[in-house]
Amino acid sequence: MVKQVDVIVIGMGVGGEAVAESLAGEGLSVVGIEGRLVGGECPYWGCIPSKMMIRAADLIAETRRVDGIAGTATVTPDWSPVAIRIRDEATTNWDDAIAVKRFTDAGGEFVRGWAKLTGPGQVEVDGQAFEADKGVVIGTGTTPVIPPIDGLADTPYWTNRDAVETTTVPDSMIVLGGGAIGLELAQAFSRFGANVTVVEAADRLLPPEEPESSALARQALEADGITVHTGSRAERVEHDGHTFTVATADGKSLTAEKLLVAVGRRVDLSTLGVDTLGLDPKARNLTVDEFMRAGEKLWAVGDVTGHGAFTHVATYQADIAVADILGRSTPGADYRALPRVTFTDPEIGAVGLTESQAREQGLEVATASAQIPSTARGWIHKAGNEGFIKLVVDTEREVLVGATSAGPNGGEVLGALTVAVHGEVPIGRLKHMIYAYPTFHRGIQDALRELP
Ligand SMILES: Cc1cc2nc3c(=O)[nH]c(=O)nc-3n(C[C@H](O)[C@H](O)[C@H](O)COP(=O)(O)OP(=O)(O)OC[C@H]3O[C@@H](n4cnc5c(N)ncnc54)[C@H](O)[C@@H]3O)c2cc1C
Ligand SMILES: NC(=O)c1ccc[n+]([C@@H]2O[C@H](COP(=O)([O-])OP(=O)(O)OC[C@H]3O[C@@H](n4cnc5c(N)ncnc54)[C@H](O)[C@@H]3O)[C@@H](O)[C@H]2O)c1
Repeated sequence: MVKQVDVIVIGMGVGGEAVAESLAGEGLSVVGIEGRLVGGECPYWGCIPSKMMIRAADLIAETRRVDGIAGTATVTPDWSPVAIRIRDEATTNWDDAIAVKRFTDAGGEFVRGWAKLTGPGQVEVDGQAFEADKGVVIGTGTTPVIPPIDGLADTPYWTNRDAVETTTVPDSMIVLGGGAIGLELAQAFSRFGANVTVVEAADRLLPPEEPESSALARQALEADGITVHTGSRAERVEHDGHTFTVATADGKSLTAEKLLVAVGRRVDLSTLGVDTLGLDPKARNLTVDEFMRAGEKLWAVGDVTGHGAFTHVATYQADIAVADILGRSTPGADYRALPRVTFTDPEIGAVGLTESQAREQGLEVATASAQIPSTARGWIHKAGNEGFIKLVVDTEREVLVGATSAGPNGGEVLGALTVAVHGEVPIGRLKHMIYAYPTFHRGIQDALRELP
């Protein structure tokens, strides 16, 4: 028998959970279907546990900066409080009972299983059939890319999930991929004593970001004792029962106890039944319009849409999809001021376009920057003050179209720059406002002074 409801949500990760809970709270009959854990990657294997690891690792690094500023300090790193915190506080031992209850308390119906579209508004999960009057929302996220490297598939390599679940720190670790996941986890494990090597195929770390960000990330990792190989592609992987050996195309042979694969994420539409709606199951993502509509009676939110694999994108899109489904007017999605922060120490935050992206778009571009150690607050801060602020200006419109804020609290300083890009605040207004002294964000004013 087919159960008739208002809305079906497939994938109750960050985006799907937000949509399902809001619509149920509005009194719609909503079925939420999740194959793993309600909440998705972010709370169980992503943002939250990784940031707990980073918070602990940063405390260790700060302690090491005491000498010469505040006396002397020694620190004995211990992973067990981190592992316990991830188990007890972040994930309740990877149990989603609280999240399921939150949804059902809001009036939703929860089904555990792997769902498939069978037609417009139609979904099947483990032999149960549902039909949605209003529509289906897809929030199925991504999975780690496992590249077709000779030998890799047969080895016990780690993904972010193993790294988050580990109760011990390996003696040594090779990290494949110098993106956000690779760098954040490389630095955290290194600060807890692992001997870490990062292997990045591109010629610099964090390739989509400013080259200055790549250089800073490399300098910070190397200062932590991490070995960084860029322009280096793994060609063959072996595991002898104890040790990984990675042979790279440029002739290196690297060995370590663990191998973390962090070379990106992929959307898999092949088993979702999107072909029943005339969509391509081999597509790289589900294409959505500005209101998150992906097809007939179909909306999509989060990583699956390909607009940036970030929790803040998933929740932003969820709000728009909810309004659209409810027939309420809402501004459509606008990604001009998309912020992202790599939570290394120093934090590397960026919003909008990089300089090269702005030039590729044909804009008349001017840039300006300030070095954090030369700002008043950076100079006071001393040890651990590395970083910079870079502004990317569209000189025709005299507004910021992008910016990078790297340094201590770089992600927080990014807030002001995000408002400036999003609000298209004229450069003249930014120049003639008051910046609290001596804050890190006052570095924005130092950079603005470089502009004519
Ligand atoms: C290590 C790591 C650190 C990260 N750190 C940050 C960070 O600091 N800040 C940030 O903004 N982002 C971060 N991210 C990214 C963030 O986790 C994702 O962008 C976010 O989880 C995307 O949400 P989503 O709802 O699109 O997908 P997901 O959270 O991936 O949820 C999708 C859900 O759908 C379920 N599902 C899939 N197919 C089906 C099906 N057919 N039927 C039923 N259920 C299905 C899955 O089981 C999953 O639970 C991090 C990611 C990782 C891996
Ligand atoms: N702080 C955050 O907001 C945060 C943290 C972690 C993850 N995320 C999200 O998750 C996404 C995925 O993270 P990620 O780090 O896995 O992907 P990524 O795409 O950001 O980085 C992957 C890196 O691996 C490199 N690479 C690809 N193939 C390779 C190979 N065979 N050998 C060596 N290097 C190779 C790429 O050049 C790239 O630099 C991010 O893009 C981001 O959207 C966000």
